[in-house]
Amino acid sequence: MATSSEQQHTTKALELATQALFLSNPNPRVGCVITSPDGQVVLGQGFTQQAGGPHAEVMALRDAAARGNNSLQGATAYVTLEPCSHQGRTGPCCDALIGAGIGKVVASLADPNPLVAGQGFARLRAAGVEVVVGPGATESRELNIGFFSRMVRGTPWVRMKTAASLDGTTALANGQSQWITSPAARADGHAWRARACAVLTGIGTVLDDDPQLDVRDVATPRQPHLVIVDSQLQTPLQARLWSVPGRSTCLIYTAVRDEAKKAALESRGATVIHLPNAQGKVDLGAMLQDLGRQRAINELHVEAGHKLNGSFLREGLVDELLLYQAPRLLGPGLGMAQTAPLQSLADGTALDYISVDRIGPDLRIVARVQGRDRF
Ligand SMILES: NC(=O)C1=CN([C@@H]2O[C@H](COP(=O)(O)OP(=O)(O)OC[C@H]3O[C@@H](n4cnc5c(N)ncnc54)[C@H](OP(=O)(O)O)[C@@H]3O)[C@@H](O)[C@H]2O)C=CC1
Ligand SMILES: Nc1c(N[C@@H]2O[C@H](COP(=O)(O)O)[C@@H](O)[C@H]2O)[nH]c(=O)[nH]c1=O
Repeated sequence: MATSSEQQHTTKALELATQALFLSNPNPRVGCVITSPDGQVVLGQGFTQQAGGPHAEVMALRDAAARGNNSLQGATAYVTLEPCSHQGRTGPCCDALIGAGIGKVVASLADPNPLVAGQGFARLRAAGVEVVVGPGATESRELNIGFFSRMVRGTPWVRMKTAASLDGTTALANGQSQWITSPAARADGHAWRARACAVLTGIGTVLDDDPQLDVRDVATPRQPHLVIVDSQLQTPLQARLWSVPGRSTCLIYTAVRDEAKKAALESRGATVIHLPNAQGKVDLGAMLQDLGRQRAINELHVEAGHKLNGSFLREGLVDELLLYQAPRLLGPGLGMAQTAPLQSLADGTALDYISVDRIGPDLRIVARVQGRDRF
């Protein structure tokens, strides 16, 4: 049972971790608070920086030094994930904490990476540091659901976003869809793009909308990667998606081997990956494995049309829905997802509502496919 002081410092560490939401990908969002041994004084605090930059613990140690708190002997570090014990792009945080004289570490969770899980705690304990694990575990895992998904399942957390009228239409039969939802809801959608490692769409949407699929309506330190599902390599060489400042990576998954088209797209900076399925389309399951294992994608933000959405749902690849609903009826048109008619109500996809919010005049619903977060 955490004391109220432990809870207070853990809450603060979680708040700090949230500040890494758009920043630390593909590293986890972690916060750290260092207090005096009696918990009365906060000596330093920090959160994970961009990949390759300092982790939360190092930021908190630096903050303590900047505040003139040079002796941390016996101090307590509250950290929302197990401190690392391995040499990655930065040095091991455990060694930094031990070297600074930290006497106790209160960590929310063990690192989900099976290659390193528990090693940080073992190293701290071996150096005589008291380790408590647990406070803030649920919140920290939720904040890092994509990182946990990639580490445990090997695939990203798949969040499918759609913007529809109240009667579920995402585009008119003639393809018109801009705009169904309000500027406020679209800006909110950009914030969800910003927290994802990658935004994914289908070639149908690329050809119909000439979209940018970047983050423009909220401030962000980095652009998510773009992923296009394009069996026949029809992505145009002239399109708005190529001129997004700061976007480093465009991955195009295809079902054809066409070296000329591939070279042309690669000359625009794309990486073309050949992953066909038996129907001559892109193998979406294999693509998710590739995105998780080879490209370090934690959260995948799917913003596609009804055909690709239908395939994702039919194949059971969706974890969460992010649905914006405008207070408007549009009648028949393209729905959220093209799926085959069911024979029984029991065959429907069961969801849990996570949140329902009003964004400007629209509704935002976050719903989770039942059982998908149990990994
Ligand atoms: N309101 C909203 O939230 C949104 C609306 N839209 C609207 O949707 C419309 C476009 O919809 P749609 O044509 O369905 O576009 P999609 O973005 O769903 O792309 C569909 C295409 O993806 C390709 N594809 C490759 N592999 C697969 C696979 N395994 N399963 C399914 N498709 C695959 C197919 O083309 P190929 O075989 O050539 O590769 C298919 O035609 C536009 O009008 C757009 O404005 C789009 C996004 C969001
Ligand atoms: N029509 C529609 C959306 N459509 C989505 O936004 C994409 C355009 O993105 P961008 O080019 O970056 O502005 C488009 O291709 C489709 O995926 N989104 C919404 O929030 N509300 C809307 O009403």
